[in-house]
Order: sequence, then structure tokens, then C-alpha cells
Amino acid sequence: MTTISRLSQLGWKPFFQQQLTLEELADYQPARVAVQHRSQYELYSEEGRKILQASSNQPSLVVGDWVLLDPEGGFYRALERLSCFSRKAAGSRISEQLIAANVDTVFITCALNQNFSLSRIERYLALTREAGAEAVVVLTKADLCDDPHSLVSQVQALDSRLLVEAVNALDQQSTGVLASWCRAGSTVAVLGSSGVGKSTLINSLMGCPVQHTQAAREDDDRGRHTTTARSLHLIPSGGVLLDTPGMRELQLSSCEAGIEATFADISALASACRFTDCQHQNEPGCAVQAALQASQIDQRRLTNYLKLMQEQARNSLTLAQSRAKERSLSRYYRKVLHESAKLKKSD
Ligand SMILES: Nc1nc2c(ncn2[C@@H]2O[C@H](COP(=O)(O)OP(=O)(O)OP(=O)(O)O)[C@@H](O)[C@H]2O)c(=O)[nH]1
Ligand SMILES: [Zn+2]
Repeated sequence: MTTISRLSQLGWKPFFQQQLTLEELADYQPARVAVQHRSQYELYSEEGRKILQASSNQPSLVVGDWVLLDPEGGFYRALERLSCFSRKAAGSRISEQLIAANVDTVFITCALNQNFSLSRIERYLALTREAGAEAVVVLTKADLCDDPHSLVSQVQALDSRLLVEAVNALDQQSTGVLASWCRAGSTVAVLGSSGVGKSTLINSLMGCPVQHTQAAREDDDRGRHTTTARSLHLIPSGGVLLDTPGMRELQLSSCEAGIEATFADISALASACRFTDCQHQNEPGCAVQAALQASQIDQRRLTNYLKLMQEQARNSLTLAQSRAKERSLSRYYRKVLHESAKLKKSD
């Protein structure tokens, strides 16, 4: 890691500074989670790299989080997040898993070739908005496309306020249009499906190939653990690039608000449907279907909205179910403890 001279090079900004008391400002040191190991975190601070042991007394931390270290270098507290990506954890036990925190801007990448898909862009937009980050749609492989402008217009038509850029990810001059999002104090992440050019774009922004240390086995006193590649990279122009495998595999889960924000036109229409629980299929008095018949919205967009809504509802239902199960289990444990305490008393 290159020497840090200013906190802003690590993505520090007024939002975090404002959370500190005068005493904390004077005596406590902010540090950012750069790597997450099983039992410890690697942090970046103005003084360089630090190691923090994970402990059950600490809140769950994730790459991108800001923490305050006490004068002895121990964990003091975590700072409130500006944005947070999470997902439904894989496996039989469904729970919410933190992916990344404090990402300001997400470069939603999509290639200008046969894989170009407005629906996929909408999916990533919903995820980004749910997390509370700003989205910039970066259309890659513009150099291989005969008419990039017409595809840029199609993306722009999704939302007139949407930021859309077409680039050749291999060419640093071309990716220069993204520089304003990569300044000191900013944290960016790249989302997009396989092969669209995420690594290529990252290397162009970084000005050199980013080293991805292969996960390797290491022996130490505490036994075997897997070393993980660092996930925060300092961009020469001053910003921070957050690149974790979790971000790359991001799935849709529990993101109704993100979908509503992405499909604001359809959500606005839906509020005029006769039934509050209208599914916008073939119910009488459906304002969304009426708008479709009147060609005010297109079929692809509506189909994608309904698909994403269904998908996230399915996922959040399993999340809710698992939470309910945990709640009832803990109620059961409390009851058992209470009963056994009563029995002890009467002994
Ligand atoms: N001509 C051209 N080729 C590109 C561009 N962006 C990426 N490529 C090429 O597309 C291929 C895939 O790019 P990657 O950067 O590996 O894609 P990725 O999104 O990181 O893929 P995964 O690692 O599978 O997620 C590589 O051969 C790149 O050289 C571009 O803008 N123009
Ligand atoms: Zn309806």
C-alpha cells in the first residue's frame, strides 16, 4: 500500500467527520476496513496498515466500513454507514450478509455488444439504489459497436437523470470521462456480469493491473486460515476503488425500495390502481395495464419490473421467515431458561 498522507485518500468525507465528538477528533484514529479475514480485519489509516482482531463485542464489520481506534490502537466504535450492500447468504441457513459499505458511486457496466441488456441494467440500478449509492451506467466496448449513441439513448430513456457514459475500457483516455467520480474522498465499485470488462475498466482507472492475490493457505499459531486479497485500492486520481468478489456476484434480495426508485414511472402509476394489492396482471381498474395499452410504458420494462419485484419478494420472504424462526427459537430458549430458573428457586 502506498503511503497515505491524507484521510481523504481513503475515502474520508464530512459525513464521517461529523460523527466525531471533539474528544474523538483529538484522541481517536479513524481507520477503514480493507480486508476481511475470518478472525481479523486489515485496516488502512493515516499511519498505514493496522490489524484488528475480530471480537464478539464488536458490531459486524465489512470492507469499506470506518471505525475509530482508541489511543492504544484497539477498537473503539464503528461509524454510521453512508451506504451498504448486503445479500441473502447462500446455503440452507438464509440470512443477510454484508458485502460492502460506504460505496459512493457504482459503475454499472454493460457491454455494447450482443449481451447489451436494459433489463440487466435495471436490475443493477435497483441494487445500487437500495444500497444508497449513486449509479453511473458505463457502457463498455464502445470501440466495437457501430452505433453506440442509439444504445446510450436507450439507457438514457430509462431515466432522464441517469448518468450514462460509453467507453473503451482498454483505453485510459476513454475512461477518463469517469475521473470526476474517482476524486479524493470518493469510493467507487464496479458491478456487471462476466466478461463485460470490469477488470479491464479497473485496470484502466488504476493505471496498472491490480494485483489479485490468489487465496492461499497459510500456517500460523492460530491454525490454518485463508488469506484474502485486499479489496480497497487507491486510485491514482485520489479516490478509492472497492472490489470484492461479493460485489461481483451480487444478487437481488429484499430491495423493494430500490426497485420502486428504479421504476418510479410504474410505481407512480401503480398508486392509481383500484386495488392496493394490484399485481398489474389483469385486475380491473389497473392503471399500469391501462398505461401499457396506451403505449405510455413498454412491455419489456413492465415485465422486468414484475419479475424483479417477484424475485425480491421471494428472497425477502425467506429472510423474513428465517428471522421469524430465529425469534421464535430465542423465545423458546428464554422460556426454557425461565422455567429452569423457576425450578431452581423451588428446589
Ligand atoms: N475492445 C474492447 N475490449 C474490451 C473492452 N472491455 C473489455 N474488453 C475485453 O473483454 C474481455 C473481458 O474483459 P474483462 O475485463 O476480463 O471482463 P470482466 O467483466 O472483468 O469479466 P469477469 O472477470 O468474468 O467478471 C477481455 O478480453 C477484455 O480485453 C472494451 O471496452 N473494448
Ligand atoms: Zn395495477
